[in-house]
Amino acid sequence: MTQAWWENDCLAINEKVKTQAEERQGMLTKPPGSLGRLEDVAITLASLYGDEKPEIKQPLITIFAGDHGVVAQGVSAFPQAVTVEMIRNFVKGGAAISVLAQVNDAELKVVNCGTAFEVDFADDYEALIDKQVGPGTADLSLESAMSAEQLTQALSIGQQVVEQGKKDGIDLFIAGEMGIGNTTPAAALGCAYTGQSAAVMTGRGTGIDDAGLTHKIMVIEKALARLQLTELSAEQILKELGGFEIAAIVGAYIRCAQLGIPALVDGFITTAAALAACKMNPQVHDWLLFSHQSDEPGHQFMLEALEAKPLLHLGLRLGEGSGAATALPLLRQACALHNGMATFAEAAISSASEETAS
Ligand SMILES: Cc1cc2ncn([C@H]3O[C@H](COP(=O)(O)O)[C@@H](O)[C@H]3O)c2cc1C
Ligand SMILES: O=C(O)c1cccnc1
Repeated sequence: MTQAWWENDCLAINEKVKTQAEERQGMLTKPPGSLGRLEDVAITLASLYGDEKPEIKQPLITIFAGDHGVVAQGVSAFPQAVTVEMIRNFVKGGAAISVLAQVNDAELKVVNCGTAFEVDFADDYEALIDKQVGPGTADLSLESAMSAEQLTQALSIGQQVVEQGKKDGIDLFIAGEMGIGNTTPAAALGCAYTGQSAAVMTGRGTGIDDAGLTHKIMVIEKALARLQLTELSAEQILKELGGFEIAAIVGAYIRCAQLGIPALVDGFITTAAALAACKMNPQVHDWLLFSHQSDEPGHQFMLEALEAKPLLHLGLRLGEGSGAATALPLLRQACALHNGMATFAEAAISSASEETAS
């Protein structure tokens, strides 16, 4: 059997440049380690770019949108129509991520991966890409969320977006998502990939009440109970419990790692996609940076499973790529410090004395 594209090797990180970047951090005019995580970020980016002086010049933010059959179970505080309504808001500039993309000088694209209501493309927005796989997934609490063909199609949406990005010269990829109900498939995937219970992994999403939360946990338990998880591959789990936009993000993360583009992961839903991507191709992990910890309580368990230490913890629980976009200036500042600070020798500053330096 031939290997699927997502199983192909990812680019190796540049260990030589990593060592050089570590050495440079030790020479800059500051006590060693005093810039904390910013030092790690610069070293990581240097090793990924293979460039001792890393820089983020052309970030791309892509929102993947999709609808979910499971909303029929009453798992969201908002109606399904909001998915398509928000697509319009993204391209018109009114959404949180639209503002964050602009203030961070990042390109924003929106991809419709499969929505239940018609997206009006009459305005011919350049940023809007139509890749409708179907009018939303099937209800994952009752049956497979998607067919094997739909999974392949959805994965290839992300693959194609990243390949186009590579041609355009992007050097950082941020995936955002929009899909009413998508904290339910994300939590279900989180359970399946980490082994945590639905009670631990499930949160309020857009703001359901206590009764809604109890019901949402039950819906996810029902979805998990219809599967023999130990007998399923990572991609079969994604097909059973995922969403079109989630699978597209999985495809995007994998292709980023294969093409050597770092991806900055956002919140709960994109981290579920990151988990799937790492299960389907473990080499992807090196290319993922984690921006923030969402207030959706299950997020920390997904992050732990990925051994990820996110940069920020701001109480965000929006998605759309908003947490990743908020962390982008930190990445840029980490690079600027790494590249622009003087070394002890350049600034003629005495370094730590032999006796006291540890
Ligand atoms: C106006 C609005 C904008 C959003 N932007 C992101 N989400 C977020 O909320 C949804 C997931 O939560 P749940 O599973 O509870 O439906 C996703 O669309 C996610 O991106 C939004 C939700 C709403 C209502
Ligand atoms: O963290 C997220 O991505 C998130 C949390 C709640 C609702 N939508 C998205």
